[in-house]
Amino acid sequence: MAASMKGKRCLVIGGCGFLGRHLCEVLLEKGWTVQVFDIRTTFEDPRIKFFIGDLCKIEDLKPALEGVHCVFHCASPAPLGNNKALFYKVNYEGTQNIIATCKEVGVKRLVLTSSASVVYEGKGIRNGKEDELPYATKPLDYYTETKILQEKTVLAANSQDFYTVAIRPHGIFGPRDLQLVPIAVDMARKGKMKFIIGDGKNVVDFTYVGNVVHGHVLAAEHLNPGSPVCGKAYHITNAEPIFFWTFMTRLLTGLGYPAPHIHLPYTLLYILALIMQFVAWVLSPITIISPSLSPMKVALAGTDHFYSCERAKQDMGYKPVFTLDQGLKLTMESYPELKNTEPVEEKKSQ
Ligand SMILES: NC(=O)C1=CN([C@@H]2O[C@H](COP(=O)(O)OP(=O)(O)OC[C@H]3O[C@@H](n4cnc5c(N)ncnc54)[C@H](OP(=O)(O)O)[C@@H]3O)[C@@H](O)[C@H]2O)C=CC1
Ligand SMILES: CC(C)CCC[C@@H](C)[C@H]1CC[C@H]2C3=C(CC[C@]12C)[C@@]1(C)CCC(=O)C[C@@H]1CC3
Repeated sequence: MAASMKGKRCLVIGGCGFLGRHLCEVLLEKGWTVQVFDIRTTFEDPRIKFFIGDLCKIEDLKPALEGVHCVFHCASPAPLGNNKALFYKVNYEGTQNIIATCKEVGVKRLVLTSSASVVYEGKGIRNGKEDELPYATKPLDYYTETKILQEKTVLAANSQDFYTVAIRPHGIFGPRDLQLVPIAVDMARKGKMKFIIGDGKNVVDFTYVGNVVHGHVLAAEHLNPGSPVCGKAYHITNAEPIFFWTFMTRLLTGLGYPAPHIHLPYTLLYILALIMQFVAWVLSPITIISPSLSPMKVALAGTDHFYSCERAKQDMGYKPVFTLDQGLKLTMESYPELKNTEPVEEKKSQ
């Protein structure tokens, strides 16, 4: 049964990031009292109390967690990075700190932003359900490896007097994202988005940020003793699977860039990405190289990965509140600076 949260105090850890800030906006609209904990501030809002600190430090977390009804944990280092030690410290040890501090100060509810990628290891997933998919045993990157450790830790901490839930979004896009749209546009500007990896028919989920926020709010409202959501993970997507390359084409052409049109074999690119990853690793003591193709990116761009939201529908009444069309429109309108103003050459698909 969903509880009213009007006037309840929550803490959004990572609230200055892309998802966290959207979450704060909706929580405020719904009447919550919102506090933010983040390593930096990116915006100001007189309705929000900001705590600046590092979640790896219990002494930083403690004052922010005092008197809080529910914690939303959506902080993480940027997923496409390659710093194993940082991922481990922030995503795994930092989350252990959050749990320990919650227990110490008497916070009873924790909503974790996990990721659908915790079950993805490069092999196709079609309409994947939470109870049918095991955690990836060979995750493709350190980010995923530590998101698995993080989710397991949070769900295992669920108990009679501490209620936890994990939301697993997939491919989040929307205004102010610094990843999906800006990276795709940067690649397009460098001429690297002419290529389609594989046959272009791989079906995936992309999720508008407003739907991810909606999933988090529902989870918090249902996180009460005896509720089926306690101790469980939930896929949250737009529930509108789409060809990866159709989505990219809509995004890029909508912003004035040419559509990807030259097909390259998946296996060739995957091997190339493995070689580049190896070279970057060998040279890492001397210099830091970030290849634009990683095995994870190639796999995400060339395989199926879409998930069922049935469990979230059953247990918390989840239904997307924005369609893919609405999300794409809102997203493209929000990035005037990413629009291409150069004339675009017409290309035939190959
Ligand atoms: N974007 C996506 O497609 C998906 C994201 N997710 C998950 O959603 C969550 C939010 O992602 P998103 O909003 O895109 O990420 P952002 O990077 O925009 O936001 C994360 C915020 O956490 C902050 N942060 C990082 N380390 C610490 C720390 N040690 N202490 C306090 N704050 C810290 C970041 O600061 P700084 O920027 O300075 O590092 C940033 O402000 C993450 O948990 C991510 O794993 C899940 C599925 C898909
Ligand atoms: C190889 C190129 C064609 C890829 C360009 C687009 C990518 C920048 C994005 C497409 C799918 C995205 C995605 C993520 C990051 C950005 C993309 C790779 C995540 C890895 C972010 C963190 C997660 O938890 C899972 C996401 C899956 C989709």
